[in-house]
Amino acid sequence: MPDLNGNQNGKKEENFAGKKLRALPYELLQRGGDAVKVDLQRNRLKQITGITQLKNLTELILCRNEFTDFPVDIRGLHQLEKLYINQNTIKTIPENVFPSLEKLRFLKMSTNRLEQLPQDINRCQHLVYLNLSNNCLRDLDPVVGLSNLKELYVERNRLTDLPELLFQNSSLTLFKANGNPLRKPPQEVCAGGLRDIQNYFAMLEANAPNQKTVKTMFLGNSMAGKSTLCRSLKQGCSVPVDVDDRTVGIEISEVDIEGIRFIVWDFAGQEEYYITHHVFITAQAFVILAINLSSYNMDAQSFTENVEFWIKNLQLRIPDSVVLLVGTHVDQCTDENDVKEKKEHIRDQVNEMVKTHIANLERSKKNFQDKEDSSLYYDQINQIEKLIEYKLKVLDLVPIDCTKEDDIVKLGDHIKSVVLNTDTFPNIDRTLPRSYYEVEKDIKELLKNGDIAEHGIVSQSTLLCDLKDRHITLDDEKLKLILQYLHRIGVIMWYKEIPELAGCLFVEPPFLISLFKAIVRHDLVQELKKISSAQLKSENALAVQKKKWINDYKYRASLNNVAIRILVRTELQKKYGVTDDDLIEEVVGSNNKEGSLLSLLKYFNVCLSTKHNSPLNPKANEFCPKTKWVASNPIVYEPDACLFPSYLPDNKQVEQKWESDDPEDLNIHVYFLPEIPHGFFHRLAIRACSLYSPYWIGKDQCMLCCGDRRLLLRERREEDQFIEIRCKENELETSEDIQKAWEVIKKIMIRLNKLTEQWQGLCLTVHTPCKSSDCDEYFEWNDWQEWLDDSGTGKCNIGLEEIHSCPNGHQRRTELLFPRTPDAST
Ligand SMILES: Nc1nc2c(ncn2[C@@H]2O[C@H](COP(=O)(O)OP(=O)(O)OP(=O)(O)O)[C@@H](O)[C@H]2O)c(=O)[nH]1
Repeated sequence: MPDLNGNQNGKKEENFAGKKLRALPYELLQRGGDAVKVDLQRNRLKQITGITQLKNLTELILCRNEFTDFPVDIRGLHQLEKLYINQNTIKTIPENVFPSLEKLRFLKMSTNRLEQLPQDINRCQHLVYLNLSNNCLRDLDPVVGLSNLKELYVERNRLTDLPELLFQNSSLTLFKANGNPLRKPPQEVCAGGLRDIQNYFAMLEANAPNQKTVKTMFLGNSMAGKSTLCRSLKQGCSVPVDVDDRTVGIEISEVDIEGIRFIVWDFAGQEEYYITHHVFITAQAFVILAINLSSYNMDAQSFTENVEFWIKNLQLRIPDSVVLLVGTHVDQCTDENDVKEKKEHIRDQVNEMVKTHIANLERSKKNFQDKEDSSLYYDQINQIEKLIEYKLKVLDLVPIDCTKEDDIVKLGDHIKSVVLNTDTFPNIDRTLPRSYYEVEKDIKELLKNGDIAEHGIVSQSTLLCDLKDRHITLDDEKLKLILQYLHRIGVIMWYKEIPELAGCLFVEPPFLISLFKAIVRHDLVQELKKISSAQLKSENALAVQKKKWINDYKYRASLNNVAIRILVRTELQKKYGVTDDDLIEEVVGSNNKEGSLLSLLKYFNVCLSTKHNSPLNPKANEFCPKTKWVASNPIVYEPDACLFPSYLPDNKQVEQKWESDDPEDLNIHVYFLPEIPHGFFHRLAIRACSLYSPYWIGKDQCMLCCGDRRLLLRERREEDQFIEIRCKENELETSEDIQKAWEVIKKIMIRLNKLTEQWQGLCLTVHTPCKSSDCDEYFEWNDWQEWLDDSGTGKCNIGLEEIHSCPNGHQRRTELLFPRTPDAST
């Protein structure tokens, strides 16, 4: 049991967190000789003179202070086992510190400004955990030789090459290196984890070639000329694209231009498809944004629709991408002057837009810095600084006539020079073992020879057998990791993480995309109307049902599964001539089994299975933290309908069920900077609703039930954009009720946080608004991420006091504003 000073098991712990200290407090130095743990986080320390008096210290917490230099006094703490010095601004660490820390097992130095590590860090032979994420490191060599190291985090640094020796005979069990401009091994290999990295190095030949690879995406509105550009550039001459042959979904192909490999994605312009795009968009991309100049009016609306929408989305998703603007249809513009004026208009507007974006970020950063206790906001400031650093590059517009061969050739040359410019593309090289290229080539051959059917769906075991025949040196594990790599770069698709699809590969991705397009499309109502009586009969459906499907889709955004089956079956037969019943059933599903296509759409949070007319289930199991929760509707496939929330017209149903807000509801606001990404809310709603089964979704609101507790998610797109999460006040009588409600909110927040990982250009902050009516004040909640991280060492410190007052003096019980942490309740 802890005593009054919070001391556990007779060990002395000193807590000086959040006291605005600039030096170690006298009383600590006076009586601290016995202290084994000292918590000094969230202060203003720049140095810790005198710390060596705490000779018995085993754990020291110095995170969120103002250190710019590593406090070398730590050298004298020979018993130190755990050191937290994350969230400071330390640039360098001198030599001769770590050899003295012989017992150090745990070192957290993430979120600093470290450019290099001292060579002697590898003398800390007891180190088991090392976190160096969010720094500016270019080299990990000093870490080689830490033979007991189990967990190593180096995310978001500047690493290009990882030392092979780090992975040989090491004890590492966890290694995370996301967000580095990696070339050897490429990011897509690292994403697979330690075994993949080890296998990569094992396969890598001494003279393995470097290959220049650029992921190229054609974006732009419908009819802008993307497909024409894409196909013409591939063939080096003008290729006309018939209007009926427009891209629906995404086309993927590959071009080799003078040794540079372009993996090309031609996205359809219709906004409906945008919801599926997230699957394919990855970091460091080259984007060709096509703008139809002939229909471009030099006004705000035209700019917003044709340019701003796309650039804003890129800023959120891939903030380090390079965008080349290509103005098409110049032959249909009035004259050269018209083209010139439009080009200048777009350039000026883009410059303005980029400037405003940076200015907004700078303003938010200053807001945090000006706060009285700015060290509390270290995470937010750091994140904003990263966003400011990104600087999406928008290159000058190239006007062309896609029907003219000359223009196409010139554009091709221009693209080459852009890509080869190392200032614009510093990291396009990647080093791969030869077998990676060979396996990719073999798959293409298998397809070409007809060993794999034209639609490209093949079982994992068949493909592995075929590939093993060709590569006797590669075992299953190595082949699988190559296949996963090919999935990550988008050449094939293998959704290993979806249990029903783990055994199935799609080696012809456009096929899969064309299936997506059969149901996720802007003209779906027309497609439903086209369903013939023969098609209805084949599914034992009646014409009256067809009418209902159309109305349900129009007014409730729900699409009956039978209709889905008919649409997809038609697509399979029409486009690919597929008549194989087993395959069709596998893709479209049957009355009692979900097809692979629906599994995919659900996985991408595009839709959600619904039992159409199911009422609120009063018997829904209550969700209790830390106990196994069983869904009240057992998870069986219910062959009824799918809800596509992005097509929902209003919030009527949700509003009816929720009734009204009460100021005393538990209520938090998650702010999105610079804005809530397009489609984010519905994807979050789908994720939340798959957790809690009775739910209602609307245009920008969603209500779900957990036991008899009602929760509301609401998107607010006012000047500041945020998502509100509320829990009804009248369902919160006891502290236990309140705590349980926080646990449900936590589950949703974990999903929200995970979803934001797909948007690198986002910064989130969380507030709890003051509950008194007419009060605009709010409580900032800066350690919400630590609350979400169960394994984290940080606690939700905010809940330590019983009562909180807003700056206007309105008081509330803390548990109604923030969750109480276990610490706070002891
Ligand atoms: N005259 C002229 N026609 C063009 C030009 N560029 C494209 N087109 C035509 O415009 C039409 C639309 O072009 P696409 O390449 O299909 O446009 P897209 O952007 O791929 O359109 P979606 O598939 O709807 O996204 C086609 O008929 C093209 O032949 C151009 O520069 N001049």
